[in-house]
Amino acid sequence: MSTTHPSWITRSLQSVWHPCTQMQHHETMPLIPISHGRGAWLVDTDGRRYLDAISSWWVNLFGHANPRINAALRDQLERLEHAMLAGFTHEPVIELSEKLAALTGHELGHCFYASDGASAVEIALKMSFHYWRNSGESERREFVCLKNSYHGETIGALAVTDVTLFRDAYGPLLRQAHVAASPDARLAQEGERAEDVARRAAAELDSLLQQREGRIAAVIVEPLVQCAAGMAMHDPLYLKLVRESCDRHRVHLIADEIAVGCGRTGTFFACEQAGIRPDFVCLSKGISGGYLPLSLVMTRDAIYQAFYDADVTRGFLHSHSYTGNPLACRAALATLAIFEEDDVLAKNRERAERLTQALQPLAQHRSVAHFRRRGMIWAFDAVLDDAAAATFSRRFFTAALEQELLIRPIGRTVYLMPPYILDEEESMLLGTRLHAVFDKVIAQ
Ligand SMILES: C[S@@+](CC[C@H](N)C(=O)[O-])C[C@H]1O[C@@H](n2cnc3c(N)ncnc32)[C@H](O)[C@@H]1O
Ligand SMILES: Cc1ncc(COP(=O)(O)O)c(C=O)c1O
Ligand SMILES: C[C@H](N)C(=O)CCCCCC(=O)O
Repeated sequence: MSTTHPSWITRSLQSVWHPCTQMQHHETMPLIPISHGRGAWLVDTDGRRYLDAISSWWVNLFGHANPRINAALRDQLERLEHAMLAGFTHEPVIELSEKLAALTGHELGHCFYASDGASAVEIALKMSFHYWRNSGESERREFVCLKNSYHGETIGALAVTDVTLFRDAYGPLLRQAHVAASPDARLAQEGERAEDVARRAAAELDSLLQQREGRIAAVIVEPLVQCAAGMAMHDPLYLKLVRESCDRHRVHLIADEIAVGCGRTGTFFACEQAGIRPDFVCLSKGISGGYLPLSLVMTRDAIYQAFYDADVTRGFLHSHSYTGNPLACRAALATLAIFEEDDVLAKNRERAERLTQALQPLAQHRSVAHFRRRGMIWAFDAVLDDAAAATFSRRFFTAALEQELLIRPIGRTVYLMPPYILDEEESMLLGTRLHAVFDKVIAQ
């Protein structure tokens, strides 16, 4: 624990309610006072460094204190920190919207902005329902999510989330969604491949859409990787088959790319790997490079036109105070510029190969199961009895800090989602030390 700033820790525990945390755990778990960040490293007030191997909850792409993003924000600070987007506009939000539309081949556009991921999910759900209402099909008011889905912690997003840990306490507040089978490749039975699991799950979804013909507004999926479920990965074939089902049954497809978008799975949008375009895409986290809260929903022009009317009540009147914040948009523009100028997706293929090699000894560990990777996401499951699994993530998190690693397992799943900047030395350090941490914790 920090020796130079014990007061920060005491004051934080007295005045800050930390997220996704049972606060009593901090009676035994460290709370780390972070002084600053540089590149892939965070530094605490005692000068101890931590390699940010999960990009500070899946948001950081090009390192902490990135000079190019810093410069863009410094410039924007001298121009316009914020102006309301109702009745007004500004260059950063226009330029960002145009660039994002271009990344979808202009099939999706009209970006609607918010600040956090859950709000973008709420926007997509509301837009889908309201589209059907404006189109004379107001009986389409049901949603389908996947088993173990995660779409955020607000009441609407939680209603399409299927993680017991986050959902159960609020059950009485939530509208019931249909939960369809997950295409998680780990569900493959003897002799099956990931494609077989995908086909089986897609067939079950198609049956559900048939049973509820005319009642479903949208299906919402996390394409390729269900991250908060523990990095459950599925074959792109699933997305292709779901797109075909949604077309057959005239149901919207919402792709929640909040965690997997922005190159995380190897392509800018995860859906590209299935050769499909959803009806709505939700983006957040990495879109601002990990600097500022920014989320957005992109949709088809035909959907936008269904709200375009003289009647105000047919308009999409949703709003948030900081919609389209210029600082966050500038951070996002600088982030997109880095993708273009540094050929990031191609270089990530080399970075991914390097880290995968560094992880090979660990992948062969007798207590490691389902070692897997998609793009810049690595994960594996610890083979543990239930008693050990109950405290594994907390024990691992603490032991990793001692090895200068910020890693926060989900249940018994250890995963890496590092920034797109690790050099050879950092990759080797991460691979070697992660193995040492795993050996220590599995032996406890
Ligand atoms: C409930 S909070 C508690 C965090 C606090 N640092 C602690 O460990 O007490 C977050 C923990 O819940 C667990 N968790 C999060 N998502 C989960 C999921 N989908 N399934 C199982 N466990 C999950 C993770 O192990 C994570 O460390
Ligand atoms: C797939 C997905 N959707 C939505 C969210 C919610 O985003 P936020 O935490 O910014 O509300 C998350 C957060 O991890 C996520 O992984
Ligand atoms: C920040 C976002 N709302 C979020 O909770 C991430 C999903 C949960 C991850 C599991 C954990 O790290 O504890």
